[in-house]
Amino acid sequence: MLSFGFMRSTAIRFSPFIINHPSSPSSCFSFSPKKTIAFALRSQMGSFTTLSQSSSSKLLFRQLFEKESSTYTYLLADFSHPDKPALLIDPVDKNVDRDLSLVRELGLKLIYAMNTHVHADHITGTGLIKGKVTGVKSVISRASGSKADVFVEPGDKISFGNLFLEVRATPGHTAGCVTYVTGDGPDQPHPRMAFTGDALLIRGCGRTDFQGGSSEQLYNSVHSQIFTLPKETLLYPAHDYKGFTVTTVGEEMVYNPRLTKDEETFRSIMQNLNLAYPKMIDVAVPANMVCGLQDLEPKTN
Ligand SMILES: N[C@@H](CCC(=O)N[C@@H](CSS)C(=O)NCC(=O)O)C(=O)O
Repeated sequence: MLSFGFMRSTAIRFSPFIINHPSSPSSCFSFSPKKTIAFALRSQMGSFTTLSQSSSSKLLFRQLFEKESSTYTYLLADFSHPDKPALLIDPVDKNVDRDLSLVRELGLKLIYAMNTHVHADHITGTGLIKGKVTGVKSVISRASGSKADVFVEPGDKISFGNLFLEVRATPGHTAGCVTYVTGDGPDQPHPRMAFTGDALLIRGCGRTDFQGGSSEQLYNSVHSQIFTLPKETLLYPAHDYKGFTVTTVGEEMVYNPRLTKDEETFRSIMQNLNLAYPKMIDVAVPANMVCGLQDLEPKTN
């Protein structure tokens, strides 16, 4: 098991917060605070977030959207730590400037730019971010076969301040897909939050028809690594095509139209999706195998 600068504090507990996404007002939800001081922040991309903080709060969380590929990027930071260490999950090249200006505006110190997998529909922003912010490390699973500064494996912990993410292998959409789950413990966010990449989408799942995909793997990894999390765990996918923003383990175990079926039915559903290949696949996959820095790679001929 690998742990990156892992530290724990038992004195500080996660606080409740309220998120309101502009594309889906109905997705506004809250965690009942014990003792809250509410304040509001308006970010420059037009999304409005209200954050209620208690004296024990620490996680800053933002869900950011890239509309061409319907990709979600997630910003997480330990806001109680003096350095405000932060990480981005699944940044998109086109929105790197937006995301970094938010990081700057909030006074965060970005330490990791991470991917859940090698994306086929857009180019990752991790390479661009590394070129713009000194000291940021790119992170991806070792099983992805992609280049990065840090390769994670199942069971690894990625620390940012006193918070951490746990790595779970969720292959099937691609062989190297992982889900990043907030830590388990009294000083970690409650409910837990899982960033599922394309393994589990809201009322759906990632396709399994290219890049080493396998419906058998997807079915088994979601059931063993995501559906075993507490039912209230919040699930945040890398994409949504219908305007949804978040779901829970309990909700998907009941309402997911694919993953609630038996394995044979699931396989048949996946074989008959008949989705067109992502428009950018031929550009995106080679670029993402080198962290989105394809133009800087030395040419071999
Ligand atoms: N039309 C889009 C690609 C849409 C697509 O294939 N999405 C993937 C995730 S991105 S590789 C997927 O797994 N979809 C599952 C589903 O059920 O929609 C494009 O051209 O980029």
